[in-house]
Amino acid sequence: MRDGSTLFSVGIFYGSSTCYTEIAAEKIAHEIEKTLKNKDLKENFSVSIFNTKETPLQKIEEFDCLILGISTWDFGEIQEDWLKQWHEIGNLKLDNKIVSLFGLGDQEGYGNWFLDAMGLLYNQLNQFVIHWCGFWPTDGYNFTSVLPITEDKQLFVGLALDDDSQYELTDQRIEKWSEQVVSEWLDILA
Ligand SMILES: Cc1cc2nc3c(=O)[nH]c(=O)nc-3n(C[C@H](O)[C@H](O)[C@H](O)COP(=O)(O)O)c2cc1C
Repeated sequence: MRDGSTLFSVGIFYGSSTCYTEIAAEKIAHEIEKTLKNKDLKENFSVSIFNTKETPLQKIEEFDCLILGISTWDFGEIQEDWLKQWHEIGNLKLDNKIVSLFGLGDQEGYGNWFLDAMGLLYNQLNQFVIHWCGFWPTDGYNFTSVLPITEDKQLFVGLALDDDSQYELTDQRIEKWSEQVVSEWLDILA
């Protein structure tokens, strides 16, 4: 890390139509702060959270570490608040940002399009040089979409959450993923 007094900024940005992604974002903020506290690093990081409905996307340039949350709607479509600002993404300065994604979807109802918006966001951000963190195993999910996963199908490109079909797993997934993300940040920032 740069030195003991350096403050790293974490920005959590989400778009959410019926509050599921919003609630997940709040839980992630809580778990990230808990993990930082357990590692005695709370003073080295600031964690802020923003709804893309009311926040210009340009704001994401201000943060070292980004956690971006998006739900998928209407057979593989991007959540509406992200969609409204989608055209801005190419104009942002995001090279060298440390980015993790999380997505909300419904694998039982929309298995062919499960978490497609998270995959689309990943592809859109890959025009920049990004330090990706928070890839997540596909084990334990049942779906056929290809956009949110790596070529070998072993990993999602971010945390996969499904409050429609696997609500009972959400909290433990968030807890484990937040610990994973913090330890990946520390490796990159070392
Ligand atoms: C009409 C409708 C269409 C949906 N389409 C998809 C889809 O294509 N893929 C997917 O993974 N989930 C789909 N979902 C599930 C939502 O993504 C899921 O309920 C999510 O938790 C909503 O999050 P939000 O309230 O934060 O927007 C759909 C849900 C509804 C009601």
